[in-house]
Amino acid sequence: MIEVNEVSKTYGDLSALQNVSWTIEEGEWWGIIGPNGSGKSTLLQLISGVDKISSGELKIRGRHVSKYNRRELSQMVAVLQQDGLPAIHYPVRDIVEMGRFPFQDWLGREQNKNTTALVDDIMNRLHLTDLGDRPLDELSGGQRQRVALGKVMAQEPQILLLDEPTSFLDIYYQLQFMELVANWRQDSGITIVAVLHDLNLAAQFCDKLLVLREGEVVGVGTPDEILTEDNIRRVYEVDPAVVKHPVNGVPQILLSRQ
Ligand SMILES: Nc1ncnc2c1ncn2[C@@H]1O[C@H](COP(=O)(O)OP(=O)(O)OP(=O)(O)O)[C@@H](O)[C@H]1O
Repeated sequence: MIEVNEVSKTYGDLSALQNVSWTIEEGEWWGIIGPNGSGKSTLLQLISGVDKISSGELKIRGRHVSKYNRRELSQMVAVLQQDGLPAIHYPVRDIVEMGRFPFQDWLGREQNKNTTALVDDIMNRLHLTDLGDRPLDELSGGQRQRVALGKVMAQEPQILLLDEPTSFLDIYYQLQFMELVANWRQDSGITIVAVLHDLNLAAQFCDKLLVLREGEVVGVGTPDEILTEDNIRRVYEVDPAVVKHPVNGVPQILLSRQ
């Protein structure tokens, strides 16, 4: 579904990504991990079409990303960042409805779609119904990130790009957010690429991980294959213990003081 072939990205003299090759199949949930500055967000921006590749090829569904216009891309790809929405004084339900913009004509009309039912369903799934009339700037960070998720769900994309979506959330809301995304994926078959700093969350939710270091791919595989003590030591320069989660067996990282 997404083919990244020998892609490089430079900003002036700075090389942010070098010869990255990667294939994402329909319906997969990938995590991109790696240290600060390794090129994770850059790679996500190239896939979303926000930024342009310097060399190589990047295709979605067989077509170069640069050949899609903005409307076509936003009907297919949705992006959610760590602080998904600015704290504006606007009702929650209206913000979720804004997710339909890519499908509306210039009068805000949409053909062949019961938008009200779609938005009702999303509000219900994300436990937002009771908050519908509340202005966004009066909500907590965790509630705001749920509204941001609602807006991208209303967009009904085929590809969801998440850039550290849980960074500002406490552990309750981190888990809640990831479970809501997982449920959405189960129902819709959406393809997900998530930049995650939390390796334990990545191990719990992602099918596969891509590891970047200094703009290069240094690992591709399942969480079991990637999250080993040796790999983490090599990429992050820390000395962790990796244990199996007692309930589901996925690798979990315990940090030790140096
Ligand atoms: N718009 C830009 N202009 C110039 N340099 C940039 C730009 N965006 C990113 N970079 C540089 O590219 C490199 C990769 O940055 P990027 O944000 O992709 O890393 P990252 O892995 O997402 O980092 P972090 O984990 O800290 O968010 C960094 O050296 C960064 O300074």
